[in-house]
Amino acid sequence: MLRIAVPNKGSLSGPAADMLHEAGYRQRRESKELRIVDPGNEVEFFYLRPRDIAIYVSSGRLDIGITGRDLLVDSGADAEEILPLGFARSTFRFAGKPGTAGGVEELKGRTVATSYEGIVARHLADSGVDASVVHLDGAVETAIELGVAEVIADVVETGTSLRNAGLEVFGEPIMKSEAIVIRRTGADVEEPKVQQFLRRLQGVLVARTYVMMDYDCRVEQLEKAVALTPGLESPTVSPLHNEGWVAVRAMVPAKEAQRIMDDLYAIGARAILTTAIHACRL
Ligand SMILES: Nc1ncnc2c1ncn2[C@@H]1O[C@H](COP(=O)(O)OP(=O)(O)OP(=O)(O)O)[C@@H](O)[C@H]1O
Ligand SMILES: O=P(O)(O)OC[C@H]1O[C@H](OP(=O)(O)OP(=O)(O)O)[C@H](O)[C@@H]1O
Ligand SMILES: [Mg+2]
Repeated sequence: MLRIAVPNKGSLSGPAADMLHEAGYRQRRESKELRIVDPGNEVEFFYLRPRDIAIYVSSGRLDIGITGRDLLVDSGADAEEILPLGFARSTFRFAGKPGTAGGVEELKGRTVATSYEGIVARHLADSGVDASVVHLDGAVETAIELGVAEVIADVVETGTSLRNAGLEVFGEPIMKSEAIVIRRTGADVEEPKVQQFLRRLQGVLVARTYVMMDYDCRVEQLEKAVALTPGLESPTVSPLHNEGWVAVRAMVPAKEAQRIMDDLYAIGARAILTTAIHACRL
């Protein structure tokens, strides 16, 4: 049975459960459940604090975990990223009152408040800057107003929390994060059960990013049309009862679907349809 750690709270928890559900796995019905077995898929899910997941996975007691890249790096645990999942995207940045500093090199002798002490301490050391780090559990934006630190380092998504606290980011982003799948460093990722789990999640990612496009076009326009919809490998082309016409079917990136439909229409394609893909194995 594959043992998988899933975030039980916070920004990662809802989207992770949604993705697992879309991938055909049983998920817990209520937030108090700490573990559930999905016997049909031979998987057991453990609902753990996002911050602890890398530690459990690095111990080898759990085979796989879903966590944030920033949390993995912060933990320093012996686990590695094996698949990025595309949700809970954020950057990790320094911020302060306007004019506080222009970059990390100006932080010598100053105090930085953060919930991600591991990332910050390493970044300061790599930059050769000697500054103090104060660990806070959350809501670190308030630390400046209350005089606990001059600078914070925190997760930034829309920037709303910083704006509301009258703070501005400065310097280069320290890191970019998103939800990821992790495995103990050096553990075999080729193991069939692990590969099957990854293929299911990849199927969800593809189904979310692509749509299926169908259209009819004249044989003379086929090469131009296929150049617009090359598909992942090659489009399917079938004859139509009407001589001189063919039907084409190909996957296209969902974000480009409307533009591609306009371009196909412009070269004479008709009956252009897009449909959602619910699941796939490439
Ligand atoms: N506003 C946000 N947008 C996107 N990702 C976020 C956001 N806030 C936190 N994250 C990501 O969520 C993970 C942290 O999860 P965690 O549950 O510890 O914090 P949280 O989402 O802030 O929840 P909590 O309410 O417990 O503080 C990190 O990978 C972080 O990058
Ligand atoms: O750039 P934004 O879109 O505002 O998002 C970033 C904020 O979201 C998270 O805070 P959360 O609400 O989880 O509170 P916390 O600080 O207590 O973790 C994070 O710690 C930032 O404060
Ligand atoms: Mg938070």
